[in-house]
Amino acid sequence: MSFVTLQHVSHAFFNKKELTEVLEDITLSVEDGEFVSFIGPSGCGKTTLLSLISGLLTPLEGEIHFTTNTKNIGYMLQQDYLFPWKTIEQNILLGLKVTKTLDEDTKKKALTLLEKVGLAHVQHAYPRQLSGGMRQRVALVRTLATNPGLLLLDEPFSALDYQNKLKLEDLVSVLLKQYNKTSILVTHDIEEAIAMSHRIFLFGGKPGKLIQTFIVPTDIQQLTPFEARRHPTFSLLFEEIWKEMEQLERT
Ligand SMILES: Nc1ncnc2c1ncn2[C@@H]1O[C@H](COP(=O)(O)OP(=O)(O)OP(=O)(O)O)[C@@H](O)[C@H]1O
Repeated sequence: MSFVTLQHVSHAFFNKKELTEVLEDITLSVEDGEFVSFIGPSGCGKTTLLSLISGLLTPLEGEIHFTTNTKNIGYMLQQDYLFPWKTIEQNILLGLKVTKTLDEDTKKKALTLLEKVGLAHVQHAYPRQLSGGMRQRVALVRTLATNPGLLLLDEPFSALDYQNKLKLEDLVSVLLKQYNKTSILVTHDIEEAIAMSHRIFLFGGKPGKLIQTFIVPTDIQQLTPFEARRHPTFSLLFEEIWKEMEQLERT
C-alpha cells in the first residue's frame, strides 16, 4: 500500500518578481515501510520536494495524498540543531514536548532509544561534549522518539567523516527497519542511496523532473549499508546511475 502519492506536482518560487519554475509534473509514490532516495544534480529541486511532502510548502499544481492520517513527520538534517545549553536528555525530551504529551512511558522509550544508539552514558552531557557523529545519533533519537509516520532525511550524513558516516548509515538503517518507518532520503551520494534504499528516484533538469526510477536488487536491500557496498552487483547499479547523473550534470 502506498504511504504518500504525488500526482503531477509542479512548483515555482517568486524571485525578483519573476516566477521561476523549480519542479515540473512530478508523479511518484512511496510505499508503506519503504525507504526511497531522491538524488540528482544540485538545484534540481530535491529539498523543495521534501518541503512539499512535509507540508511546509503547498504545490502550485498537482496533488499530494497520504493514505494514513499521520501528520507527524520527522526531519533529520545535515546539522543537528541541538540546543547547546540543554543536556542530551533535555534536548530529546524537548522534541517530544512539541509533538506529544510527555508521559513516563514515552520518556522511557526515548531513553531506550538513546541506549540503542550507544549513548546512554552521555544522557546528562551537553552537545559540545559530543563528537559530530554522536550529535547526529542524538538527532536521530530525537526524531525517532516522536514516533513519526514518515521520516524525511535531508543529507543527514554529509557533514560526517567517512567512517562515522558508514556507522550512522548502518544504525539508521537497522532502526528504521526495526520500527518499519517510511523514509525519504535526499543525498548527493549515489553509494549511500543504493546502500540504504529500496528505490531511487533520479531528478534532473531545470525545472526539475523525475528522470528515472531505479529499483535496488532485493539481495542488496537485505544487507546492511556497509555490507551492501561489498555486494558484487552494487557497482553495476552504481555505474548505471553514475552515467545518468553525469549526463544530467552536463545538460
Ligand atoms: N525559498 C526559495 N525562494 C526562491 N527560490 C528557491 C527557494 N528555495 C529553493 N529555491 C530555488 O529552487 C531551486 C531548487 O532548490 P532545492 O534546494 O530544492 O534544490 P536541491 O536539488 O535540493 O539542491 P541541492 O542539491 O543543492 O541541495 C534552486 O534553484 C533554488 O535556488
